[in-house]
Amino acid sequence: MNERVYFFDTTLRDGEQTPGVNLNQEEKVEIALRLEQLGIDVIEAGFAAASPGDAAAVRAVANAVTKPLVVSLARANKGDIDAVINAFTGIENVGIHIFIATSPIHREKKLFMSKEEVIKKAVECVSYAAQYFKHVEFSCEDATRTELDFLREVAEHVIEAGATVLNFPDTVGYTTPEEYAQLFQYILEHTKGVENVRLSCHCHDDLGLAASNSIAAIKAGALQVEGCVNGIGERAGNVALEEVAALLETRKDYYQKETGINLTEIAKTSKLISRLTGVSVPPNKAVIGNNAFAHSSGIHQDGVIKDKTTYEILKPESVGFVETKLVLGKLSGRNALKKRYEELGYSITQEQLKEVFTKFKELADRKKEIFDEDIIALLETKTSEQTSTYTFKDLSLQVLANKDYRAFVHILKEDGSVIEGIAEGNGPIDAIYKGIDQGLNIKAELIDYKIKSISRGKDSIGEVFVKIKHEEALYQGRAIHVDIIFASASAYIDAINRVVSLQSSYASAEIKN
Ligand SMILES: CC(=O)SCCNC(=O)CCNC(=O)[C@H](O)C(C)(C)COP(=O)(O)OP(=O)(O)OC[C@H]1O[C@@H](n2cnc3c(N)ncnc32)[C@H](O)[C@@H]1OP(=O)(O)O
Ligand SMILES: CC(C)C(=O)C(=O)O
Repeated sequence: MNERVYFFDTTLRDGEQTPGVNLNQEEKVEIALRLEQLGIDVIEAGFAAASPGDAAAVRAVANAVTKPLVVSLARANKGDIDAVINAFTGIENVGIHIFIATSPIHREKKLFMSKEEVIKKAVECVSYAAQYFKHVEFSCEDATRTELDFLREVAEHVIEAGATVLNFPDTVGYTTPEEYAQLFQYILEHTKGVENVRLSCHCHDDLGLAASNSIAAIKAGALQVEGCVNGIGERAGNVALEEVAALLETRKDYYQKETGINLTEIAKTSKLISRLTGVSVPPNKAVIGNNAFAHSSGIHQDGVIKDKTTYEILKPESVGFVETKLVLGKLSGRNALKKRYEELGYSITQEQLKEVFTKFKELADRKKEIFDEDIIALLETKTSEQTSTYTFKDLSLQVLANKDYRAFVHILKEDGSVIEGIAEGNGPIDAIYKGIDQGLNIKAELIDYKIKSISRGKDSIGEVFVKIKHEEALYQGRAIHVDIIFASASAYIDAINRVVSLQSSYASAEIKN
């Protein structure tokens, strides 16, 4: 039978210590209710002595949830403990979390207390709190910079005084996985009465080791893990609880632990906390980042299309995400492009795919992200260009002294020759269109010109529609490109191609007649 690891969430206390975060009572209750859905065992709702508002919020959270135990933090002094007793008066399923620093640095430089004084204070406070609460957690703040034998001594005293959970926080994110595991092994092997308490780990991420340290503690015998959803918290934050939960589930083969966490609630919980705290989740964040289940390179996309397990160790839906994302971009391959077309309802042949893929790569070189609208436009443009007599090649523009423009336009003819048109106009588009007329020796009147962006972002594709009049008949043209000048010239040439194609069909009809 696998051992059960308890999840202690301190998003509402240590998470609120994130610079700039301030949660009001309603927000705390909303988060707590979501943490309950997530399957959190213990919710640290705040620090009752910090302010009357926090005391009221701690009480409101305890009244709102039914399953999790709710605790409030307190320093090792009677005033802080009384604030917790008052906040929880008349409420069941609540507890207290008392802490005092044990490390020489904190004893000497912050508390100005000797080892004996620290122990005396800890014992007095735990005994007092144990008269009011069945659940008394005691934390040795800065445990990882504390002498091991002093930690053991403190532990034995507070166990005797009535503590039910003993926490050894890595308050400043200083420890390493090996060292943290040794701390727990030492306490488990040498502390009198340790079998009567639950050992807990609490890690900060100052050196990026919060998850590794927490999991090392669990492997060494800690049965409770403390942290915050999204890894928020003081300085570099606390361990992200969703990472520990996903790790214990994904590697159950190795860790052999059970948890009460409903993994499918993770995405919802993370989003709510991000919204209410205003702390956004980095896209590359493990488990919950927007890119956690997004694949952007051709070889990975091909593997995922064939079988998701090639590049996914976690199913996105198992942590509440909707689906795996294949992000199309310059590193994508044909298989991913074809799959996206199929998902969008287009069935394309290998031949079509080959042609559109070249255009896709050209576009991807110019654009950061390719959206569905872009690839649909690529496919549709391909079809219209198949009948082209003329194709826009390139152009250059000069601004003249009188602010008019001069355009040099190069047009590719079906037979491979290049035609140059030069003209001046009172704006870039006017000059380009006159240059095209001049080069192709055609007289057309621009009746309408519309431009719109097809997808999102500054590098979005522009789509240009033109309507021209030639010998009393109207023709329309359309083109897309990330460069709107390019799209404008191509759309005009598209309309002229329709003039030419109509003229040549008249000519062949006349020959037949
Ligand atoms: C590792 C952690 O995350 S611990 C939790 C940190 N969270 C917070 O501090 C948020 C809430 N804090 C607050 O609102 C305020 O700091 C209060 C209300 C608790 C205390 O405010 P003040 O009385 O003005 O004290 P202040 O914050 O300036 O200094 C802290 C005092 O507590 C003492 N202290 C610190 N930790 C403890 C402890 N565990 N047990 C007893 N005393 C402690 C300090 O030595 C200092 O005492 P001093 O005033 O005699 O020098
Ligand atoms: C109060 C304790 C548990 C704490 O937050 C820390 O040491 O980081």
